[in-house]
Amino acid sequence: MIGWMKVNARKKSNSEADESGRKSTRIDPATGGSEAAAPIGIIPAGNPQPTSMSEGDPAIRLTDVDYTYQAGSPFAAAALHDVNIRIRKGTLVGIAGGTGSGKSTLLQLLNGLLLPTGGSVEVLDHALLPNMQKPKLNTLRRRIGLSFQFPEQHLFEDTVEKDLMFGPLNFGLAREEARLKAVGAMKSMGLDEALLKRHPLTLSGGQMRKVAIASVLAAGPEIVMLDEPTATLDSAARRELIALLARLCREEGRTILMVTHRIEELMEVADEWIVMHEGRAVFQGDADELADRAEELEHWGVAVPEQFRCWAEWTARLPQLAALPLPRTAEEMAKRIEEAVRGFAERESEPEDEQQKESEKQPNRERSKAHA
Ligand SMILES: Nc1ncnc2c1ncn2[C@@H]1O[C@H](COP(=O)(O)OP(=O)(O)OP(=O)(O)O)[C@@H](O)[C@H]1O
Repeated sequence: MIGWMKVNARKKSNSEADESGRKSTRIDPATGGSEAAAPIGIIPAGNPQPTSMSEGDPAIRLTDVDYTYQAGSPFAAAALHDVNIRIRKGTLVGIAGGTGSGKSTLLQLLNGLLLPTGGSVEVLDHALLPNMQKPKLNTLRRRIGLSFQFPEQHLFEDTVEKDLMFGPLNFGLAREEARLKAVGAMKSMGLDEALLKRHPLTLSGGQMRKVAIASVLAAGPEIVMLDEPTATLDSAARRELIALLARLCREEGRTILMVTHRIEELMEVADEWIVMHEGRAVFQGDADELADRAEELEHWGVAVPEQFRCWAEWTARLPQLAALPLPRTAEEMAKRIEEAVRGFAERESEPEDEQQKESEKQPNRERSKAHA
């Protein structure tokens, strides 16, 4: 058992609308929305109330959010408690947490499939509040796409093309425009256009997953949320999918939220992490901050990434590594360790008076690093 330590010395820094939409009703493949629309409001421009977003360029803000399934009935089941989250536009965010911790409920609140039973959910310039009157939901769902845990939940038609055109047509586009959107979404997911004529159920698992995501992308959402998209994929398909998602974020400027049980698969590309535990957002921060909380991950029901363990072992052996940020890839980690070992070996071979001079310089370097 590794004795956990701080792996680095950096900053330290935290009315149900449609219950059945997730698994049983016809889900809009472009948006992840079910036919039973949740009521939603749009914050008017210049709205002075505290719900207007102002810090940086936030895409999502949850303030003191609670969610209880079947609230007020004898079957009430509390799923989220007092959740406070901020997500900036154009970031790629990993969401981790044990089974039943509230990850899927969280995603469904963000696209209006569910309404909070307490607190407020702000997504782009839309506000979702408990017991709202019912205005239109289409605008929100066009901008925020949700890819469900099982691709089959998106695929209902007899051709891939029809499935991909469903959302754009639903949002009022003409057939030809909708077809172009479908083709564009296929390209974004690295899929061959020839697949458009295939029956979705004849695709491989990996192709089906990508088509399901393409059906969300066809509507052109600014925020793309994915519920465990890699769950059924082999490691090569997982890597390929993650690279595609990173491209959607970096090159197309979309905000990506991805639920995963494997932190390591997203480590290289995630800007930020949220950890859910027993319905609470117990962590939000970057990978370095998450590594600092590695000891708590197991308690939160999340497997500790091998990368954290390995880096912790090496920083214990070579303390100069502890000042560096957590490497995001195995290659980067190997390079850092190699450099540190080489530096250590060179120092060992220096005459003693040189070593003395070197160690006298060290505090100055640390100081200048801190200033930088
Ligand atoms: N339709 C529902 N009715 C009642 N309770 C529900 C419903 N859906 C989810 N829950 C409960 O809400 C809590 C959060 O569930 P949720 O599906 O959001 O968790 P999760 O983190 O996505 O889990 P998993 O990783 O297993 O998919 C759980 O206790 C779950 O049993």
